[in-house]
Amino acid sequence: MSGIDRKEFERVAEQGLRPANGVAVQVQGAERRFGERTVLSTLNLDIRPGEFVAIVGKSGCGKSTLLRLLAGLDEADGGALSINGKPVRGLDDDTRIMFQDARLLPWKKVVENVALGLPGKKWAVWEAARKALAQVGLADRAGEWPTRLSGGQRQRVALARALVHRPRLLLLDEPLGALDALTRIEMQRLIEQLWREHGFTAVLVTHDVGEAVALADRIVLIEDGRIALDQRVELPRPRSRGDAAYAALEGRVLDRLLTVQALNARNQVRGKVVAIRSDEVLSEVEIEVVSADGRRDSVISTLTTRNLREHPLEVGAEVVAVFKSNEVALALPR
Ligand SMILES: Nc1ncnc2c1ncn2[C@@H]1O[C@H](COP(=O)(O)OP(=O)(O)OP(=O)(O)O)[C@@H](O)[C@H]1O
Repeated sequence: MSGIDRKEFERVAEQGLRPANGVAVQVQGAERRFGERTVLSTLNLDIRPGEFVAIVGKSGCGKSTLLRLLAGLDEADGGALSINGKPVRGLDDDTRIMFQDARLLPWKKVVENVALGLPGKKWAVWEAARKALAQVGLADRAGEWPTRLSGGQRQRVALARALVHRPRLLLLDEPLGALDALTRIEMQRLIEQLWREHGFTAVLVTHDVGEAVALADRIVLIEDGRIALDQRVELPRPRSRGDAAYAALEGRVLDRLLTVQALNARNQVRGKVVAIRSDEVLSEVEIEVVSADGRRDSVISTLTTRNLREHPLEVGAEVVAVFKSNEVALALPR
């Protein structure tokens, strides 16, 4: 069995242990504009049933916009979005979304918040709501007012409120963003455990690359309205943050995110690598640039040798040199 086949085999075997509740998500050439501003442009994304995908990217790149399109809360200006082959048109019963703020109704008890909108006989609805609360570890808080709960507990209630509808697609818009570090890790474990038990497809928007590595099968980076990186996370679960492979992957995605941010600076030129000098720690890349008036010049970008190994360059390669106040950053042209 080849390396790739073995990994695919393991992935399927791992999925085989989970209920097959998740839906397939397909985004083809999605576009979203707000006035003059194009936020998403010809964005393509395929998500397999039951997959856990994390979406990262700099602030304002369109992560929440994509989630809102998937949730049917907003409409694309172009392209197509479908769930299990059916075009997304408005809210879908199989899809639930969770936000940074739990959005509980303060005048309703915890259990009533969870039961809200659930069809069926009253006793069955309450039974289902209590069961969902038990799954998030809050069975004993069912009769409380939401204001009596901590931020983490309120997010657990929000999670129970989503789960009670047995979603096949769970959209998570930075749901742990306002929590302290320990509660955050606890919640990440809970989300992972529930994802494994329920088998839904999960799409998580997060600013925390560590969180993306902890939870996702794939990390997708959005830049300039498109997907700039689609990184598979092959680490076994549950994942340990102390692990070297975990840290290396987190570093790689962060490096890419920072490069993308550098690329968004205005003062950038294209050039050709003419020399590379490296030692153990640092590398100098000399780039020849041709200015608008035809003048040839060379600039030197200093980067870590580790970074260079991860994004290998050769003499003769075309690169984009980004000038900042006191340094030149490098990126590959698109
Ligand atoms: N309803 C709207 N009307 C006008 N502009 C909007 C609207 N919704 C989003 N935008 C703009 O679209 C861009 C992307 O917003 P979005 O919330 O998707 O970004 P994001 O990547 O989720 O950002 P953050 O990480 O800061 O939450 C922003 O510039 C935002 O101002």
